[in-house]
Amino acid sequence: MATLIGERHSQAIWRDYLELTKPKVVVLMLITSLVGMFLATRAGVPWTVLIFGNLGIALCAGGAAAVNHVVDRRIDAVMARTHKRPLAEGRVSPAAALTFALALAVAGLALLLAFTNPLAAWLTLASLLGYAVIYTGFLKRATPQNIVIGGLAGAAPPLLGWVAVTGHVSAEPLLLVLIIFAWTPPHFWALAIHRKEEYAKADIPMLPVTHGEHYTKVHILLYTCALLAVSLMPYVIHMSGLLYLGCALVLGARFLQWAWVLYRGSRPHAAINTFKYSIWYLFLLFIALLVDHYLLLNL
Ligand code: HEM
Ligand SMILES: CC(C)=CCC/C(C)=C/CC/C(C)=C/COP(=O)(O)OP(=O)(O)O
Repeated sequence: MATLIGERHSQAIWRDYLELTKPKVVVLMLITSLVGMFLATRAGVPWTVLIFGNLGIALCAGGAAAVNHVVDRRIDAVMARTHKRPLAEGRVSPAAALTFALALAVAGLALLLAFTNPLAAWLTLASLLGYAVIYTGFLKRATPQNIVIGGLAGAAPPLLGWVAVTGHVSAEPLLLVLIIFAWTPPHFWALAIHRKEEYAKADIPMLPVTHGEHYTKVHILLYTCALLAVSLMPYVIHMSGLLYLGCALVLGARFLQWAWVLYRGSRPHAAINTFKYSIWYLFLLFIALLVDHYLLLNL
């Protein structure tokens, strides 16, 4: 009986630490870094870079997410969406979470230095600090443009993957970063409209709180148009072929339709549905990039 209770307890602790790393967000980031790696080369990606490079990026992203839980623990406790988080409820102490974050970041950087190259490691460190320190520590409470500027850190993984393989920055991965950069505002502001009251209660200056829902919906629409245009660029610069172009058009048209529905206020739950669609959009767009890449190679 005592061992059974002990096992449940250790499972609960394990789950709390996993939650600190925002695992679902990191998995989608890993898909984008994997695509960055595969698109970087016509030959195969060395398996050490594939495994340890992505593991390194994931550990650093998870470490940054754990710092976010520490810094935001008081506002997380105020919002319904986040009040059950391990630090908000006091199940994990700030000191333990920071130690965990530091261990993840050090392990991640060590893997990147050992199995990829210094540039990949330093760019990953810059993304980590961009999210954990610049966005979480300053921008989030300072300006409604917080997620636009902070979005750069979350958009970095395709570049990190590319650089892990090649050792240098080039135009193609920057285009992939630009796609995620343009995607972040519709992704987040749709959720922020849905959760507007909570952000107001926590005194966080998210765009729907500071400038109202109408203004935010107009900006979601504008960024979605920009996203659709930017998402066609891989075809324009001959980085991707017709399969990708077709997918980008179909996926982008659907995103634009959701943004329009949200703007018009013609359907209930449009904000949360736009948010959910944004995640499917990014996932499918990057899968399309990958499939297209291998089709082009085999033609
Ligand atoms: C500064 C940029 C970003 C902001 C402010 C942001 C914000 C958020 C927020 C607040 C949630 C939580 C929704 C919830 O708990 O119900 C969320 C969920 C999510 N985000 Fe983002 N996000 C950003 C960038 C990204 C990036 C770059 C990716 C992946 C490439 C991503 C992928 C996801 C995924 C997969 C979820 C769903 C997680 C779940 O269901 O637990 N986000 N985002
Ligand atoms: C090394 C590397 C690639 C770093 C990127 C790190 C990373 C996990 C970025 C995630 C972006 C994100 C989920 C922002 C939401 O934070 P929030 O505090 O506004 O949302 P919350 O209220 O759900 O915590």
